[in-house]
Amino acid sequence: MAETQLSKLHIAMFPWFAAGHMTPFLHISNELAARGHKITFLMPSKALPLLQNLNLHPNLISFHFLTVPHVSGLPPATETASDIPISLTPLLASAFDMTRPQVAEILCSACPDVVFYDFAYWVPEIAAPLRIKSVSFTVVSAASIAVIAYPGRRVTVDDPITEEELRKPPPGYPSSTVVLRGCREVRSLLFLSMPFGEGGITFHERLMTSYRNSNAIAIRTCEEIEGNFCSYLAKQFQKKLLLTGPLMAAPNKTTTTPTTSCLDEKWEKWLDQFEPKTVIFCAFGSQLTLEKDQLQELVLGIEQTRLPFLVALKPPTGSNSIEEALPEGFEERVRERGAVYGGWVQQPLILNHPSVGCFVSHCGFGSMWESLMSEPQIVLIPSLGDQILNARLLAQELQVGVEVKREEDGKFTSQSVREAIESVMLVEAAGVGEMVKKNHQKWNHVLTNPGFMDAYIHHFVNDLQNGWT
Ligand SMILES: O=c1ccn([C@@H]2O[C@H](COP(=O)(O)OP(=O)(O)O[C@H]3O[C@H](CO)[C@@H](O)[C@H](O)[C@H]3O)[C@@H](O)[C@H]2O)c(=O)[nH]1
Repeated sequence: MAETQLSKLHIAMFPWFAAGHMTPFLHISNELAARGHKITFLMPSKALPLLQNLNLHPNLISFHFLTVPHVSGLPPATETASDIPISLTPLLASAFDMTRPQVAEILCSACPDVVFYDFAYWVPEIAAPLRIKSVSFTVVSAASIAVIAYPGRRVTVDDPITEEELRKPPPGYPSSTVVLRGCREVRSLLFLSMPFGEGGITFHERLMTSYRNSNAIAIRTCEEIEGNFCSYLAKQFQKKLLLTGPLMAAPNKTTTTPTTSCLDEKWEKWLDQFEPKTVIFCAFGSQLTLEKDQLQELVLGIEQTRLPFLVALKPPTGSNSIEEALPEGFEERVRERGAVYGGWVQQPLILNHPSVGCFVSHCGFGSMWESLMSEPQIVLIPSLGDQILNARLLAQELQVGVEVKREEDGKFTSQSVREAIESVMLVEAAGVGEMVKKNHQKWNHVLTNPGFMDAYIHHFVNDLQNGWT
């Protein structure tokens, strides 16, 4: 599709220091650079190994390293969310805020046309006097912002958001299925009232200020799947919404952007030994650490399906390695057909390996798109607030996957894991499995249709070039 012939843009990117944020910021950078726009990408140097292979246009995308100040309570040399347990992220947010003078200096000297940011709610204060437009780029679903979209409500430590408020979505919220249920799920959003960063600003206030003070809100989503939530947000914030589309390309299928690399030989060979669409792949993103008993229930449930599997998860709380936390005798029992790995694997490439037939996912937003845009059947075990809403979007609204049942106490059991996987993988359990497969294929076809992503990026760039009010 021909781009409007306007001058090329220079865009600065400043994502929160977490893989789930930096990665989609780099994906949009790649799409923009593929169309000739120049990118200045601000990040901590420790993120380089994660990002450098994903940079498909090093001639146009330049990385600028920020020094992450030490904050008392953080382990030495902490730079990204992957370096710490989730409980320490408010301290990392303080370190993130303390990079403000460095960010100001780079914006002042690089003088981009636009700056994209997410958690750095203070960016518009730096950018506006420099006549740089600010775009608040949301890398979580529109639904998960819509459910807390109270632009006028100042949530402070002294006036926290209550369970009562969270139990019902805001007036006019456009869905009755993409909602939180029960106390445990509602409580998963109480972190919104926690101080998150310098000056004791709460997480909710940080987000609302980000949206309020931006020139536009960009979201990594598409009308076809989240149109109702996007219209709702545009109305709530009285802002222009720019949609990037899903961004994550299934290898070799969707966009003009070339793909990154090949699957590691070790996993390629390991997966090659199994029949097509039989292997269960399980990964829970970059942040989530399970409790040891939940890790054990998970792997036992997977074992009970008798299918081959590859589980790639962080070691659980209190364990130095994932191996030491496995149930007794587990490794011997599954040696021939199961691999459990405590490190990082190339998830998008694994999902596209012909042997993989089922993806057991925490439904982080990145994984949500990757699951929709690949073929394996989808089984969901969400934990955090936005993951729960993403899972409802897939399991209830689109009906493309199944969610693992949890007990009253919020825990899942090996039995519930096994049942959910079998409901989509066993031929004899045809009902649900066939239904979600058909729906998934329909959406997969829409999202991976050649031109779908290109059309989104085309409109997105046009909006950036001439859509400002
Ligand atoms: O071994 C692994 C594990 C993950 N990934 C990739 O890492 C990304 C993970 O992103 P996501 O699925 O969004 O999960 P999180 O890292 O958990 O993401 C955080 O950020 C998301 C927003 O992007 C939120 O939706 C989540 O709740 C939050 O935990 C995905 O692209 C995965 O393909 C790998 O390549 N290899």
